[in-house]
Amino acid sequence: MFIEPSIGKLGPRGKKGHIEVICGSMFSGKTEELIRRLNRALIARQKVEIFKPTIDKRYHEFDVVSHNENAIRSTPVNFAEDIILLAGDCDVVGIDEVQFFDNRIVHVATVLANSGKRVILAGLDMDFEGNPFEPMPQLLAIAEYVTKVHAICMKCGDLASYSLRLSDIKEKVVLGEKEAYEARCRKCFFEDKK
Ligand SMILES: Nc1ncnc2c1ncn2[C@@H]1O[C@H](COP(=O)(O)OP(=O)(O)O)[C@@H](O)[C@H]1O
Ligand SMILES: Cc1cn([C@H]2C[C@H](O)[C@@H](COP(=O)(O)O)O2)c(=O)[nH]c1=O
Ligand SMILES: [Zn+2]
Repeated sequence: MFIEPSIGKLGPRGKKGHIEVICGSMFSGKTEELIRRLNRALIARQKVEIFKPTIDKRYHEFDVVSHNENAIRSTPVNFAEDIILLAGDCDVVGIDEVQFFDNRIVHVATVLANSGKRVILAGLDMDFEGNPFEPMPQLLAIAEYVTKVHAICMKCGDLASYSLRLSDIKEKVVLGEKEAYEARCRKCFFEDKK
């Protein structure tokens, strides 16, 4: 389990920000882990702001919701830059489904962390073809703390790092849940990938 390096303690030279990334396949618990960290920050009476890209309205327009229906209030944004303004003077910024932002999210995360905020980003590290999902590679590179979580392979029960798309659609962005994707281990993913 991820242990917070500190919960908002002021160092000798003031507040020091940092970036945490939670990555993995679909159903691996990224959103649950994000919600867990944000709830703990709220318990510590920190000011928390949560964002998600407008595109992701699968469960709820304003909540970040996990597959097992844990939820936390969030602000949907169209562009990564919106987050800088909307974050205001908060201590902690959480962002879910970060793979749906363009590469400007890398700059945004850097600006927020450099201004003293704890920035927690959650998203897919690979797309349905098993290729890195931009901008996640850049975010992984600039993060101080990286957590890769795993789902359970729906074919063999092993740990899963891949998201198998069940249809033949080739566009990169296709929203969906269990009807459209299955978590798979490496072997079972490459056996059945279309
Ligand atoms: N194949 C699977 N492996 C693990 N958990 C699964 C699977 N399918 C459904 N789940 C459920 O999904 C939850 C994780 O959901 P969530 O945090 O939204 O994942 P992610 O954000 O990574 O897609 C698990 O706690 C479990 O209840
Ligand atoms: C692999 C893959 C996924 N998507 C979509 C499908 C879902 O709507 C989200 C991922 O949600 P989760 O919280 O991680 O379960 O992304 C996509 O558009 N393209 C892909 O290649
Ligand atoms: Zn498998």
